[in-house]
Amino acid sequence: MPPRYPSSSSIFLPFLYPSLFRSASRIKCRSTITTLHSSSPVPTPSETSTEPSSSSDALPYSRLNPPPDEYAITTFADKARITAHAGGGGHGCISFLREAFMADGPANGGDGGHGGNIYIQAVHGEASLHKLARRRILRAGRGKTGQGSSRGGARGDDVVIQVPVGTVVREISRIDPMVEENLRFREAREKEREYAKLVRESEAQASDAGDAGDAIRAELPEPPEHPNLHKFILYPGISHTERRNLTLPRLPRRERLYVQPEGPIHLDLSQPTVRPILLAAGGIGGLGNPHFVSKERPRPLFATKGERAVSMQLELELKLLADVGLVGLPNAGKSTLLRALTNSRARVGNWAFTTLQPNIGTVVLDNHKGRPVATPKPQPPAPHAVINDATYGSVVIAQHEQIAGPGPEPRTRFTVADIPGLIEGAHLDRGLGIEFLRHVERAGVLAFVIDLSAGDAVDALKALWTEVGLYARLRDDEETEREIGGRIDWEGDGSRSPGPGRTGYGGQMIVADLSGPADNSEMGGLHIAAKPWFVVATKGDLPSTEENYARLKEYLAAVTDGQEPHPSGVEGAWTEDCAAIPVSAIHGHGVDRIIHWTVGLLDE
Ligand SMILES: Nc1nc2c(ncn2[C@@H]2O[C@H](COP(=O)(O)OP(=O)(O)OP(=O)(O)O)[C@@H](O)[C@H]2O)c(=O)[nH]1
Ligand SMILES: [Mg+2]
Repeated sequence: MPPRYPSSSSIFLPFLYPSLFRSASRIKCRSTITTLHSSSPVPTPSETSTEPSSSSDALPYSRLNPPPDEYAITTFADKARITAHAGGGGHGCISFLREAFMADGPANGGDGGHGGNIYIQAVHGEASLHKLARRRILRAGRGKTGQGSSRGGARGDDVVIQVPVGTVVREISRIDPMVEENLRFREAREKEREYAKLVRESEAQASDAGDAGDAIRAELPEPPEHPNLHKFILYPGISHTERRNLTLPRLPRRERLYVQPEGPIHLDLSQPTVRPILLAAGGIGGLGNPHFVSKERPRPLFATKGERAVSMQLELELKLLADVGLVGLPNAGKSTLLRALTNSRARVGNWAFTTLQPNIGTVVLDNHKGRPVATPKPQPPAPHAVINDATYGSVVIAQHEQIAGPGPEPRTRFTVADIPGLIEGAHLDRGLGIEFLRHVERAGVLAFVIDLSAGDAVDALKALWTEVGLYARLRDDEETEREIGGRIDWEGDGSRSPGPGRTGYGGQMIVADLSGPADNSEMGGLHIAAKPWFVVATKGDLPSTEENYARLKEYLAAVTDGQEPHPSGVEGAWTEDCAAIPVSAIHGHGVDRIIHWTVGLLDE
């Protein structure tokens, strides 16, 4: 396998010694720029994108051009695999009233408490799965055992797994004691039947044999245990003979307060869940000995055990729910743009892969006044209007004219996700891979951040769309595979009960009706390519970026007119109004245009 990161020290050193690197990078960066401008032709994005390419080192430090060590660390995990054990029920109690002058008091054993349940709830305020990823095993409380004097056991504590909104929960496997129990019961009944047959046969032989019949009867093996014996707790002082002669009653039918959801569970928690969703129900508590009192059995020497509970392995995957997803090559300026748009303190550095995990920022449109600010969708600037001055971005958002926003709830803010950079071949696990694209998969709008100073912008855009398209196709294939997997059932292993319309063959794979596969309209990555998108042409303050921008503009106009295909090559993709907005994020120029354009696309 190729190394995950380039081994060059220029990539690693900054992470280790940012301050040392800063001075070194200035020299290196300057020399790179000189070579780019003097000798070489326009380099391709893949050649230059991972190299420091901007002149940001020459600029004084500011919020938008921070030193490499000025950033906020957020602990983040977007995947977690956990095992959740619901609580078992507490055992019932065998006890009798003891009082002065009452030698044989009535049975008064309390019932066991029910086991705790496992729930899941999506809440705002949680942003990562790292706590769950670290904990790995979650256990709900066990029900307490019942006690004498008819005192019932306490209920086990429930566990509510709180996850961020946007988490997808998939059940991988489950151990359901009820299924095991049923199998065991069936086996025990089978043994009982065989024994009864044996007894009948030996009886017949014994009666034929006359006097020798007793010897035949004595040869009979020990009778099998009662099929439900393991569900009872017997009085500790019970003798072996008492135990053998014990006639256990039928177990009473119990009402279940919580019904265990059928597996496999698949939840897409894209909305906050007001009431927690039940994943695994706790076992019900055992019954105390008073439940088995009858005329024939006034002093029952047994109670029932608490039920064992379900445990399941779950896979959690977080897909951040941002309104806008920033997609770009490494070092394109995504994090700087996020800082310019929001109050984020994402790490910025003049090297590739500064960002190693997604950052989310919120763009506040109303300046925290609670009143929406919305402006009509602006036209993108003219092709020649490449920013080299402070024309753009000089308008403070809160100073805009306030007009009523669209819809019943006008937009006052939106969120932006900045993900690690993509490189060509990311789908082959180059760079940091395409794993992080899942965080922009659900974004309403995609913003392709393209460094105008790093080679041909059109090529860079096509390369990015190719990777996004490949990712989308991979996801579609995964989804189809999962769906087919969900229709296959291994019968005879006791893991699942046969569904309607399925016939059971011991240990055979049964594929349920596959005639109607998943909706084909989503095939071929359209679910991402159908999203509205635009290009943020950044680093417009650097020299010689005008022509690059003009070419990009021309290309996008051709895509909008239908003369050029969508850069991903996906048929039916969104090409309504493909715009390129030139910005200089490091100076905060052009940022308000992005905000207005995005609001327009989001509210479309
Ligand atoms: N001149 C100039 N430099 C910029 C601009 N935007 C970003 N930069 C510089 O470009 C370099 C990379 O910026 P980042 O924001 O870290 O880029 P990124 O796309 O987040 O990079 P990765 O996280 O590695 O993918 C930094 O040195 C920034 O200061 C800009 O508009 N103009
Ligand atoms: Mg970054």
